[in-house]
Amino acid sequence: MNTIEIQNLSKVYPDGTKALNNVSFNVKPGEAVVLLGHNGSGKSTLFRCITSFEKPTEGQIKIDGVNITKLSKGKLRPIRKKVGMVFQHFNLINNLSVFQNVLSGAMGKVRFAFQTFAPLASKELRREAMECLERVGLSDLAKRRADQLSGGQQQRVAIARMLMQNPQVVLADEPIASLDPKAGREVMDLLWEIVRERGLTVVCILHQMDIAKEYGDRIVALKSGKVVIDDHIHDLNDELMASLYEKEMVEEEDKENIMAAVKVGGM
Ligand SMILES: Nc1ncnc2c1ncn2[C@@H]1O[C@H](COP(=O)(O)OP(=O)(O)OP(=O)(O)O)[C@@H](O)[C@H]1O
Repeated sequence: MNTIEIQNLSKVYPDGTKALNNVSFNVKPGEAVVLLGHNGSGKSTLFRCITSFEKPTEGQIKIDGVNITKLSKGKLRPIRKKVGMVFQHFNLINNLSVFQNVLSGAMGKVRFAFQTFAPLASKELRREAMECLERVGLSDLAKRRADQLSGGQQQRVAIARMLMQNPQVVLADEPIASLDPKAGREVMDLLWEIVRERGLTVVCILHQMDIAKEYGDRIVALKSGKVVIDDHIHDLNDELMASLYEKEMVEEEDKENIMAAVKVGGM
């Protein structure tokens, strides 16, 4: 299964900001959907709703047919186990080893958290963690502290940690936004190789349109909290795509003009 169904989702924050407005789209098993939109369009709010860090005001999110919006923490746990996450800032534990970070991905598989602590973890889990590290090409660095790796390497460790979870669904929030273009591409290639070989369902927030077109099966784009594009990669309308970031470009120009005026004014 591994479907994600978003139905009529709206989110109004307590201060009245309407971040999502009747958002609906489905992600089929094994499909990779890239979520695009300019700053403030609602991508992170949607991501936080899908990952249950935020409760929507209205609507449903179904993962594998289960509506997660109304579930208690206990009932959410088995669903969360199926969902692997990759974040912009890697979210590793910096002062622990690469190996320990990967092992911590097995948290959902054990009864007590201490069973993922390297000296106490089972032989089987330790072997799995090494295999995950091998898959991302970092087994040589298993003993290194996480904060002594490059950004690209840290993101690969985060991917290995996610693999340790055996997820069926991957949610990635700007996974390459903190990386230089070369490292970013390497991480996208690796992540996509892995999700394709395992047939995982993906929702990935990206900012770069060219990368989105290259990797996604479908693009869903938000503008002011509404879905304005939901098209297969081969059916994209270039004009509509270009209009997505118009506001951002105008805002950037406005900022530059203001800065220039401030300089001329000698402030
Ligand atoms: N906790 C919050 N309380 C009130 N308003 C919020 C909150 N979080 C986000 N918003 C607002 O909701 C809207 C959508 O924000 P969101 O962060 O989801 O957009 P985004 O597309 O992820 O932007 P970015 O690309 O800059 O991360 C924005 O107007 C934002 O200011």
